[in-house]
Amino acid sequence: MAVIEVRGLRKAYGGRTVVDGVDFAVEEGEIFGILGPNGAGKTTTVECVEGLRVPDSGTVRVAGLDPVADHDRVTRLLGAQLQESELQAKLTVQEALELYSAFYRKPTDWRRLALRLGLTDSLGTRFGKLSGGQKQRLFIALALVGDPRVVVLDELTTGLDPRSRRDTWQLIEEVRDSGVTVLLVTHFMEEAQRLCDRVAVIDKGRVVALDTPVGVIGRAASSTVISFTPSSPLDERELAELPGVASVVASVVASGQEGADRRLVINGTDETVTAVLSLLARHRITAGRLRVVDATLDEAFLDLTAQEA
Ligand SMILES: Nc1ncnc2c1ncn2[C@@H]1O[C@H](COP(=O)(O)OP(=O)(O)OP(=O)(O)O)[C@@H](O)[C@H]1O
Repeated sequence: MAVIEVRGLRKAYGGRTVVDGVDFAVEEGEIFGILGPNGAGKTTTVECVEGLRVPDSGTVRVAGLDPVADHDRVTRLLGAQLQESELQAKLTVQEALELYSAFYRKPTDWRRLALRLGLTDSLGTRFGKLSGGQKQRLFIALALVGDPRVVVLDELTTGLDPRSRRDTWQLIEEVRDSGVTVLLVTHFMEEAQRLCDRVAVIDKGRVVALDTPVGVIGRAASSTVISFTPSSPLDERELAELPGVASVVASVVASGQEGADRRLVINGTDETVTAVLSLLARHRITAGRLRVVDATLDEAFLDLTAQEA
């Protein structure tokens, strides 16, 4: 069942459209990612879901409710991560948890939440003295204190070191495993690939891909990268005409005894791999240091968001 439904969402600021007909639905129990370059309209979209912005047109539903018209009920269902500047530096972790619990009619037990999120030892620490990772734990705790069905996390791991980022990913997985649906806005492809069940890639206010991370990679022009050093010269135009080829790039690498080696890098699909290998066999050329790797979500993202540039 879809717990969040966004249909034909549009929003303009001062006559400039920044969200231009966005459609997606988030199923209960998913980690759903919203990806996109800076200024793509991600935050505006999730703020419409949270009821913090009023759409110009289109519909947004959270568990069947309108986040603007039914704001109070939606606030009880939906936990949103706070921005750092919204907490006072002098507030302790315990005070913050107690304060935010008081906003809800049926808050969850904050002590259990603190234990689950590894905050018990820092209950007496002031917000201003917490490390980046501890602050993020606290933001997750505050988003969960109202016992929500859905939690919205916007750029949660920005600024964290790789260790804290991985710890935060584990926490997000635990939140989902406890039955909460997660809507995650992120710039990090690795994060989306690792955590999200499905992602919507937004570019210039429109959804350019909506699929599982693996599906998005497969949908991009090149899902496979093939590289090798041919044993004798090979016509790049012949390679460019093979099925599924998105690009062929030749570069001169370290020179051996017989002069410079040309390394060829071909972006294509699974089909391209077979075609390249048969072409090489026909010309009796061997492929030195042959590598075939799957493109990452990073490459797919660049591909998808470059198409309209
Ligand atoms: N209140 C506002 N008034 C005017 N313009 C705004 C307002 N909020 C956002 N914008 C503009 O709308 C566009 C989309 O912003 P938004 O924050 O939704 O994008 P984003 O995808 O979340 O970007 P980022 O990844 O940089 O946070 C940007 O060009 C931004 O400058």
